[in-house]
Amino acid sequence: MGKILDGKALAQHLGRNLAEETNSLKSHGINPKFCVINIGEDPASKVYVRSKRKKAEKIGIKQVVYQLPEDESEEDVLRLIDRLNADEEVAGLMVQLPVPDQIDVDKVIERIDPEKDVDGLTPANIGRLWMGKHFVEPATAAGIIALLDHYQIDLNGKNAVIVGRSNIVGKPLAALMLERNASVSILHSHTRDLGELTRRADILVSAVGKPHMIKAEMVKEGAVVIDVGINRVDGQLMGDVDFDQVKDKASWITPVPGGVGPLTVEFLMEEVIKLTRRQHGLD
Ligand SMILES: Nc1nc2c(c(=O)[nH]1)N[C@@H](CN(C=O)c1ccc(C(=O)N[C@@H](CCC(=O)O)C(=O)O)cc1)CN2
Repeated sequence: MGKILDGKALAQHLGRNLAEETNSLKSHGINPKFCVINIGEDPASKVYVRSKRKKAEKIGIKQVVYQLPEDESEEDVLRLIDRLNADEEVAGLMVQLPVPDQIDVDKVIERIDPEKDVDGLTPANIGRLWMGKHFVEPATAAGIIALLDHYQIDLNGKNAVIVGRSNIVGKPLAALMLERNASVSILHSHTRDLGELTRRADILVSAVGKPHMIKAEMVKEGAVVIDVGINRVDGQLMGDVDFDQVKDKASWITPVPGGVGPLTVEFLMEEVIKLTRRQHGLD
């Protein structure tokens, strides 16, 4: 069986360092604060917002959640973002995704001040990411890179294949992997012969949200397999990767739960601290 990439343990370890950094900021009169805007009643989003609150409390970051109704108008969301952009106490803000259909997600994200864009999803910050000149990184992508670094898995010259082209995972992860000199392919729903391409991967990442889509025959012997999928099926969490099949072929593999997910929360906190430091001219 492949060895486990334990995101939960790494997130706990990194969280302790971050708590020390937060304490040091507080001793200089700086209190990191960030805001989460959650629109609607998506049960998974509520779980994630709660886990961020817990993590923020542990680290000593102040988190304020704006829970808005399912039928909230786009205009009201934009007004709230304007208010938080202008609030000097707020170091970072994010809109929990997905948002209800009446809200244009691109318009709402674009309204966030790039200096407070804790998700790194504004057009300005995505541009900086692709230029290799970023000051903030999308949390899931940053977490995956940290996980590979922690287990000393080198990306240089490797074939990295990412299944999924979302703005929050697939695309930013491709940019960060390119920075580490991997040869990166992004596959998606229109890709022909998906299995043929995934079998070429030294590092295979799946971020599509299709339970157990990645089967053993799609994986090269000895590949590193990163599962970003969190699918709820009959009350159970399932990744995109059929773990029981793939574990014996992979050299390293992430579990679901306990793999990439906890690192997403951890790295959101890291980004809050980074933005706080930047706003106080500490970097
Ligand atoms: N604006 C954003 N929206 C969303 C993001 C994001 O980065 N920015 N990512 C996900 C949700 N997410 C954080 O927001 C998130 C996902 C997963 C986890 C996590 O800890 N997962 C656990 C399982 C927990 C469970 O579902 O019971 C695990 O994998 O072990 C935390 C946060 C989409 N939206």
